[in-house]
Amino acid sequence: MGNVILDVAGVDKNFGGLEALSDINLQIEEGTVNAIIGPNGAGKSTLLNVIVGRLPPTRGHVKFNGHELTGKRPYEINQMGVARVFQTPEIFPDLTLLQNAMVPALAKRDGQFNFKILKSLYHEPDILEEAEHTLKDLDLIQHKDQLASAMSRGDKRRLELAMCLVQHPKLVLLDEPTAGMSRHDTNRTIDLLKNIKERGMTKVIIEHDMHVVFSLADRISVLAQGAIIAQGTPEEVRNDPKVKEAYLGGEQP
Ligand SMILES: Nc1ncnc2c1ncn2[C@@H]1O[C@H](COP(=O)(O)OP(=O)(O)OP(=O)(O)O)[C@@H](O)[C@H]1O
Repeated sequence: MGNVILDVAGVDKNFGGLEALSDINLQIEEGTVNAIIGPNGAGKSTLLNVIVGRLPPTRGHVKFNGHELTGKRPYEINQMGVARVFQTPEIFPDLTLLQNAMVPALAKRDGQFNFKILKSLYHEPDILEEAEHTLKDLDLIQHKDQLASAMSRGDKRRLELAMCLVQHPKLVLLDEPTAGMSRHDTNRTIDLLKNIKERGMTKVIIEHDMHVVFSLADRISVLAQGAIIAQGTPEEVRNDPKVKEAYLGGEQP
């Protein structure tokens, strides 16, 4: 295995009496695309929330490039180079696409974001250039002066991806990046994500759409009832009897 960029070791997460995550061990190699799949309620979102510091684990720890993430605040983790794209786009509806793309770049540079800075956005040539470049990459540049609220759902999701990539994270966590998209938009997003792979960014993707998972992932981890029941290449996971059983009656991977 190459350099382990993310190391999740012995993580448990309890909600009252419910054990949402149980002894999760996951090692993510730098530069790879990793999918986390599993039936509804398996603990996928909880795992992502633990990694990005939104939820403290009950036990265990998470390390990023050898540095402890456990106990750090979400913005500190973000500054270290970990970015997350949410299932529901977290964008600023009353700002233009260009302004939306500048906000995270400024936040990353300055450590925290102050809304007053929006007034001086256009006096930030480096940030402006960076934001335009990212919008171009994601095929959104033609809409740069439109309000985010006016965008289609697919465009909003791509904008959120832009807001993540403008920070040049080392590790991106994507929560169902194609949920609610048409097949056309899904395929376009797969292509965009493949492009990012070429740039060497490490990705962890939670995804229900097996077409997306098998198109993108180098490795797949299968969660069921809070535990990892299988890990491996797409081929290994596809043929694993435990995985077939976990999905019985549901979607076959
Ligand atoms: N904040 C919370 N408080 C209490 N229980 C929670 C909380 N968040 C999640 N859970 C429970 O933890 C379990 C795992 O939920 P989680 O959302 O992580 O699953 P998931 O695999 O992401 O599901 P889905 O595919 O439906 O999004 C579920 O039983 C859920 O009800």
